[in-house]
Amino acid sequence: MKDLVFIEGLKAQAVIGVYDWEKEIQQELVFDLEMEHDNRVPAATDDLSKTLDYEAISNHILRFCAERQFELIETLAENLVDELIVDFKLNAVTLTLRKPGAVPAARAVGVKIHRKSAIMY
Ligand SMILES: Nc1nc2c(c(=O)[nH]1)N=C([C@H](O)[C@@H](O)CO)CN2
Repeated sequence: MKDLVFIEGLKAQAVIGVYDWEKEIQQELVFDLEMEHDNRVPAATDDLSKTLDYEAISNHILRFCAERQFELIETLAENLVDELIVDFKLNAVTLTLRKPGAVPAARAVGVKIHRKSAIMY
């Protein structure tokens, strides 16, 4: 099994949705990310610069949601993952994105994507 760095339950506010009323409000999105990384290298050096900094990545996601606007959560997920792969040199990432308020009768709705970088870092 490959090592991971993960982020679970990251809550962000975003203007997101297909309907006109959704373009006027902020809604909550919840992000879970699993990012492949060989954790032996940072463990051997005790060096933050050798790992995937989950704090920096979380802040990047919060900023992305504050600055960008989409209709579908699929579009947000794809654009965000494209950016994270380049900016943080991710080899592979699985993103689960939930929109908790969207279907009150459901425990959760959302999308899950797994993407690999064209370049292996
Ligand atoms: N697969 C998706 N289905 C739906 C989405 C979406 O982004 N992806 N969005 C909506 C509406 O914006 C909804 O969330 C409003 O409550 C409906 N279905």
